[in-house]
Amino acid sequence: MKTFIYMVRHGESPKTEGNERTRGLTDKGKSDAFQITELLRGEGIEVFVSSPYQRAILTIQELAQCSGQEVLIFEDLKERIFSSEDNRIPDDELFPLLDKSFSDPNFALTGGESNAVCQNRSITVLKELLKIYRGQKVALGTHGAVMTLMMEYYDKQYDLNFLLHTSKPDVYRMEFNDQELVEVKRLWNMP
Ligand SMILES: O=C(O)[C@H](O)COP(=O)(O)O
Repeated sequence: MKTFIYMVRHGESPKTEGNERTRGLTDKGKSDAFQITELLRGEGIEVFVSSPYQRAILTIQELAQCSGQEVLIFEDLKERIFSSEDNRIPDDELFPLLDKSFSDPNFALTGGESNAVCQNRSITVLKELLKIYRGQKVALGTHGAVMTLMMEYYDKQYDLNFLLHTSKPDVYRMEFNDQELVEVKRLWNMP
């Protein structure tokens, strides 16, 4: 039986306001969320789940409201913790860290988690979602690294190079036959 997971990476978020958990969307990010709603409202999505981080929730909230649904929060869908849970790692430190992490899945900075740990906790949730919502369409509010790691679990082509070519926002529709990934289609094709 076919189950569809729509990976929705959040829209633009202010990098200086609030912490990892609380920072929301910029004006552009709000417009990104509106475009996500327009793109996906006709898909027949019935279930809306998200990372607990505000920027991910806010990107799919309006879409969920259009279907009269709440966004269900899963702590283990949060973004990979790079250095410490509440602080954003600066962009110039992020690339070397990602590079090292994708070469060595067990590498972690003090206070952070490794790719392997992040993949394991997020995949546990995804497998459960595929069981509970078998045969349904699920939108999942997410982030670049944790999304890539969930996708990489099923198909090694979703690697660091893939992550570096994603956008904010972005949308990938993953088609599953029970627990097996059958196809991935990128639905976001705006610049
Ligand atoms: O999706 C992501 O890459 C993370 O949530 C980080 O987003 P940011 O660029 O807003 O820090």
